[in-house]
Order: sequence, then C-alpha cells, then structure tokens
Amino acid sequence: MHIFITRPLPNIAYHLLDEEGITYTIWDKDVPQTREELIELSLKADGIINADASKFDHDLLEKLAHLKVISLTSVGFNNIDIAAAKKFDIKIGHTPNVLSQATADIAFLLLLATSRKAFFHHKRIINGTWGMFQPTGGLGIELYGKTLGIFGLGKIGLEMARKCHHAYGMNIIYHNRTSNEDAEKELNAKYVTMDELLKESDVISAHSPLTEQTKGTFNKDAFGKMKSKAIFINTGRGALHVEQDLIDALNNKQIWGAGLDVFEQEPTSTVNPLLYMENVCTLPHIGSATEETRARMAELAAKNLIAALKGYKMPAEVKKVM
Ligand SMILES: NC(=O)C1=CN([C@@H]2O[C@H](COP(=O)(O)OP(=O)(O)OC[C@H]3O[C@@H](n4cnc5c(N)ncnc54)[C@H](OP(=O)(O)O)[C@@H]3O)[C@@H](O)[C@H]2O)C=CC1
Ligand SMILES: O=CC(=O)O
Repeated sequence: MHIFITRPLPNIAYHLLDEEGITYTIWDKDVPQTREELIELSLKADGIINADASKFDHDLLEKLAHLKVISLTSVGFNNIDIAAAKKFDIKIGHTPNVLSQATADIAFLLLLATSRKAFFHHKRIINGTWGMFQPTGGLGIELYGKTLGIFGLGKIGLEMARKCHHAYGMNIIYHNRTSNEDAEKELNAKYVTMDELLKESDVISAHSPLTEQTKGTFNKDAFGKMKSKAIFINTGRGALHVEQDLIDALNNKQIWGAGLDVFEQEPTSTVNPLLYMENVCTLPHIGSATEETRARMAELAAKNLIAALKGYKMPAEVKKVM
C-alpha cells in the first residue's frame, strides 16, 4: 500500500504507517501542490492524508475514484464534496474531539484580547505610539456576568461556553438545529431562536461547520440586529460571516469588536481592513495549533487511513453531509 501525504505531519503518523508497512510520498515544499500535482501524486496512491485546504470537488474526486480513503487532519470537511466521495466509494476520515480544547482556547483568547483591544495596544508599543497615559483612550469592555451566544453549540462551542461560564459567570444562550440537553443541564444554557441570539448576546461566538445552510449567516442583516456593544468571535470558518458586512458593521459602530481566527480567503490579503482596526484581533487559522493537539490529530488521521485501507471501521469517519 502506498499513500500521498499533502504536508509533513507530526512523527506519530509515520510510526503508525511504518508499523503497517504502508509507504508514503510527502509533499514537503513550502508552497501547496497544484491541482495537477495533487492528481499526479494521488494517482500512484491508495489513499491520501490531506492537511491542505484544496477543494475536493466532484470533478477531482472522479479523477481520483481509485482512492480508498481521504483522511483529513481537520474536523471540518467543508472542502470535500461528501456526496461525490460516497458516489465514488472513497471513505473520508476527520479528527473530531482531539482538537476541541485547543480551538476553544483560541476562541477564548480572541474574546479576551478583543474585549481589551490587546492586539491594538501591542501595536502601540511596536509603533512607538505608546505616548502618555490616557484615562479615556483605548478602553476595553468587561465580560463579567454578560451573555454569551453560541452559534453551533457542539464540541468546540461547549468548551468555549464552559470557559466563559466558569471564568466570567457568563450566561449561555445558543442556537443549533437541535437542542443540546447536556449543555442545558451542565451550564444552564438556554436554546434561543437565531433572532434572539442576535439581539440578546453581548458576545456571539460562531462554532458551526460551514455548510450551504450556515454560509453567510453573519451578514448585514444579522449585524444590524446585534447590540452596539456586542463582540463577534469566529473560529468556525471565515465564510460563516460576510467579510464586507462585518467591516461595515464595525465601521458604522453597529457592533463593538471582532476576534477572528478564520477568513473568507486564507491566507487573507495584507490590505484587509480588518487587520488594522482597533477593535479587531486576528489570527491566521491556528485553532488547533499546539504540539499536543497536532500530534493527536496526526495519530487519528493515520488510524482513520489505516482502518479504511484494511477494511476496518474507521475511528472517525465522515458519514453524512452536515
Ligand atoms: N479555527 C480552527 O482552527 C478550527 C475550526 N474548526 C471549525 O469548527 C467547526 C465545529 O467543530 P466541532 O465543534 O467539532 O463540531 P460539532 O459537530 O461538534 O459542532 C457543530 C455544531 O454546529 C451545529 N450546527 C450545524 N449546522 C447548523 C446550522 N445550520 N445552524 C445552527 N447550528 C448548526 C450543530 O448542531 P445541530 O446539528 O443540532 O445543528 C453542532 O452543535 C468545524 O466544522 C470547523 O469548521 C474546528 C477546528 C479548528
Ligand atoms: O480548521 C480546522 C479544522 O480542524 O476544521
């Protein structure tokens, strides 16, 4: 058996593959492979471990229909046409649970940093604009006892809700398609409609997957319903919000601030206005980027791949479109 690995991985993945006698080609250049290169290397493989944002659309999957498995090193699978993968009998694996804490840490970090304009103040030191003490300048807002609205209270959303509830006594409200009874019991979380979530939250944190239904949820209309002191956090996917509408809402002071780990286009342009706003903190999609979490993701991705190649039940198979 031979596989293609689209980015160098933590060593645990290679140990597991070596134990099974599975050989591999690793793309170790510091630019992503082109679609043509991906096809060429995958045609020689029985499976792929994919750590790349490449779109596996119907056309690409048809060309790679010989593959037994595509094992993702991510929990999100919005870059894969799952229906097409089913049609061509290619199994898809992903990495839920093992990255929930680390990703929620980044959501929490962005919330705290945004509420205190931390990245703006850091830039003042670097730019030499520290200046004199200003009793009324660059002030943040506090989180104690405020209301956190979670859009997508699943595994990561729950970890974020726990942190905010225990650290700041925040009240938790949420909107999903189905209710999360465990979170209701544990955190006294309240299920609300989308309109109530927008109107009642002091902080909205987006944690749903990117799907046809959730794309563009946070648009002009949604920002218009939010409190003028509200903070918007997105560690889900950039396309959950409409970037220009977010920029307008911040400029028009319809909302107070935003913390983003994700962008519509990644990498985002260095002239994106969001990178230069006082009330916005941005990170380059690093939700799962700790040594421990990335090792767990690599391990699970390798186990998913091995199970699929051997015809066993995969530890974490993507079974249906969300
Ligand atoms: N920034 C980063 O580095 C990372 C980002 N992510 C992103 O976080 C996402 C969530 O991951 P995880 O928490 O593990 O996933 P889960 O499946 O555990 O949670 C997703 C939640 O979203 C809800 N949801 C799905 N569709 C809708 C909808 N149409 N409207 C409202 N709620 C919806 C689901 O509830 P229900 O089904 O009841 O609607 C569920 O509660 C990933 O898909 C990925 O995009 C993940 C890891 C790292
Ligand atoms: O964005 C990362 C993921 O795991 O999904």
